[in-house]
Amino acid sequence: MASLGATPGRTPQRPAPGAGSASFPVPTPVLAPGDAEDDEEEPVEIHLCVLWNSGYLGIAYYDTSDSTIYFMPDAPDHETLKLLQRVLDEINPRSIVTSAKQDENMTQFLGKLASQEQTEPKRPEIVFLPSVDFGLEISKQRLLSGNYSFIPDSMTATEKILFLSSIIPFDCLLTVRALGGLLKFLNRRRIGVELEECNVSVPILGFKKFVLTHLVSIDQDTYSVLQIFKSESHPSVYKVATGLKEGLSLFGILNRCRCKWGEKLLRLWFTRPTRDLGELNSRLDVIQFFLLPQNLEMAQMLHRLLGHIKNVPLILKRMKLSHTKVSDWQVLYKTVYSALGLRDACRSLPQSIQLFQDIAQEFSDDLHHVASLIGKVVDFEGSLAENRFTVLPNIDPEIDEKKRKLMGLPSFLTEVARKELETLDFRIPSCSVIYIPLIGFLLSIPRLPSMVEASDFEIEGLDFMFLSEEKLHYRSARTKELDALLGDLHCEIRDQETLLMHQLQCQILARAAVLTRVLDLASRLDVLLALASAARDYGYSRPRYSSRLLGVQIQNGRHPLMELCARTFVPNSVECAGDKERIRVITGPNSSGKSIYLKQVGLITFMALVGSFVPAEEAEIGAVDAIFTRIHSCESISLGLSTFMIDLNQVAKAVNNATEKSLVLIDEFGKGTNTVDGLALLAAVLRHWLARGPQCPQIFVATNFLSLVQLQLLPQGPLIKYLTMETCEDGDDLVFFYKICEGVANASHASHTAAQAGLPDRLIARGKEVSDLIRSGKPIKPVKELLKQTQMENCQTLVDKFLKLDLEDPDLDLDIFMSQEVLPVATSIL
Ligand SMILES: Nc1ncnc2c1ncn2[C@@H]1O[C@H](COP(=O)(O)OP(=O)(O)OP(=O)(O)O)[C@@H](O)[C@H]1O
Repeated sequence: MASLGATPGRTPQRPAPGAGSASFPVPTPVLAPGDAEDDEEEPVEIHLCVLWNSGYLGIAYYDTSDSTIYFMPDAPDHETLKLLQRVLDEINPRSIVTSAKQDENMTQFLGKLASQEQTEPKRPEIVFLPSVDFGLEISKQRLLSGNYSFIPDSMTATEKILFLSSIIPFDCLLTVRALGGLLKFLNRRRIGVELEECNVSVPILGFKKFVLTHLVSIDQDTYSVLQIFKSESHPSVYKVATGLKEGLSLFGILNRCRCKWGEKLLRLWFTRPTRDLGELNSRLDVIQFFLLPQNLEMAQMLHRLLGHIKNVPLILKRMKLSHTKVSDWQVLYKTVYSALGLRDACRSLPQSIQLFQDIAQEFSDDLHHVASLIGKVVDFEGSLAENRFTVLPNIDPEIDEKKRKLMGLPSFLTEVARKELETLDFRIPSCSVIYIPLIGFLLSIPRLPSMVEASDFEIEGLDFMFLSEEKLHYRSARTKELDALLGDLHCEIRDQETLLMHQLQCQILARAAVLTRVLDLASRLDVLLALASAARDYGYSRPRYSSRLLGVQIQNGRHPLMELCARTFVPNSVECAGDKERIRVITGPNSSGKSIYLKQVGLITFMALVGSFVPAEEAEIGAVDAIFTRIHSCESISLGLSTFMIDLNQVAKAVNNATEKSLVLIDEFGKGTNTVDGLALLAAVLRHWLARGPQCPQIFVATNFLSLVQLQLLPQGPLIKYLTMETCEDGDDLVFFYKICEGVANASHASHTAAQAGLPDRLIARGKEVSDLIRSGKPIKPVKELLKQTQMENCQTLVDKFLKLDLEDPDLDLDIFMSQEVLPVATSIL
């Protein structure tokens, strides 16, 4: 119960603790220490609306995490709807909304999607709306008449149309219709405002375009086997070494972002590797700039500032719904000031770098305005103390006057209480006058031991109100006078301050556009600083791109994850020979480094296509349009498919889709079935690609099927190159150099690996024996048969012993005979 008051006793008459002191702390314009936690995890939901017509796709989706609508301008997508599938894989929507009147292709696609995902707990809900909801004119109207907080109220209707046309491509008819359908769905379902009053509309803080052109196609299997992402629940292999919280993944080691939105953007870049060379080079320019030793301090300073850029969309959404919390004001204030710090810093950096120029120019004076508004109006200390929005003095004279009255209240109330005590029964030792918001002023008297029944609480001249914590509360003539004189001061102040808060919110919401832009550019800077920091620590270098080169060329490349785990990592190169040597067949003993080599080629290529520096001395990346892999992963097992089926699915994807610009990494294909069949399949797949001549993708195949070479299953020619991992035999030991070189392995040295894995010598010897017999074409005697033979021999020995036994012999000791002669042989038989 909030109250303020004073308790004068009979003797001595001195004010109770707190009496006379102000209940409102002295207002100061300083920011309260400590950064309130703003990034509460709200469940993120994505609702997507899609239309497909005559080979074109219109997509729009709403992301509840930033209350933003994203749209993709009409894009070509063939009947297979690959582009749509890609979007779905990436954003994982909660619902997919489309027109009830749909093209057959789309109906089939959605039907397949629904049946495929039966077991998935997060299966998207497919919602069909009447086709009229997607009408072009009605959609335009819906878009133009929306209530968007980022459009200032001062804009006229015409200005609003012009403004929206600059953001939304009204000439993309499918996109406009998808946007219209999406708005209809959001308002019908009241997404995010389910519990609000009906007049509160779904908050929309912006419209943003996304494009999926120039994208490099990478499927989920590849993300998994290359360990690009790893779910957090996995045990962290080298948390100890680097203090990273993420598991062993590429994302984990590169994600040094300071703000949540930076991390989100990095994740997005990872899911959208691109061939847009302009974009890639602009990312690399920033990284390169921060890698210069003289810019290290600047990088660190910017990174520190970025740590204060918080979840602005969430705050703006709360403002829109009038749910702002005290911490939101602090967080917004710090974010805006940090953004201004970023702007000032970027103004001192070379403006030839686009990002610095954008930050310097686009972090406009609106930010100053927002910062000074908050700084001048919000009383942070007072707000924290009261846990509600309070304003600083000199903002509203009426509020100031009321607060002054409230501040003087304790000493005044002490005086009133003293007067009340004089008129009360002498047995009452003390009393106080307290103030309870909404109830008013009350006389509070301690309960006497004699006051047992409710009737004992009655005191003449006072109206009994309630008993609380052994104190009786009454209304007296004086407290009624106080009510009339001072009114419900506290509530009035609260109401007036809330009104001011709404005004302040409206002014800030009108500048939402600049705040959203801050988030966009700050997260971009954050990601690039994170990539620069990783590049500095791990010694990465800038890749080059070439649209003429087919494939990739890497000088002394490293596996970015393995190099952190291995004591010494041996770098390896990839030579690119244009339209020759399109297929590299890598053989080598088990554990000699074939898979690592394959994966490092994939990872270096991927990193370059994300716009990161790469773990190599030099790397030149050609026009890569896709990365396909067939590499075994534990995750695949969870799909419930047999290993061989997974193998086939992945290879089929590559065979059906890879172009001459694709990179295909195949490790141990065919192992999941009978050796001969597996070998034949592998040879058939490679022959298929060879037949395409110069159209053959750039393929790296690691295999233990030495017969592929020994039996000459592949034709000779310039398209094939054989590589192997360098080793040398040192007595019984096999030494691995992990160095790739031209040639073919002569043996798998499986026994060596088996010994390293700790298999008993007996088993290894038998393995070798069988393997030699197979190679020499001799029959293999089963171990059981061998055993039988010795057993028979032992039985014969026993029988002989018994036959020779002379029972008449006086020296015969049967105990000794049994224990020393019979038992050892009998045991070996059993
Ligand atoms: N370049 C390298 N530098 C240092 N160590 C390496 C290198 N490449 C591989 N290794 C080490 O060798 C181990 C085995 O590597 P990898 O799995 O690539 O062998 P592999 O030839 O594919 O084996 P298998 O044929 O049995 O699948 C790795 O776990 C790593 O410890």
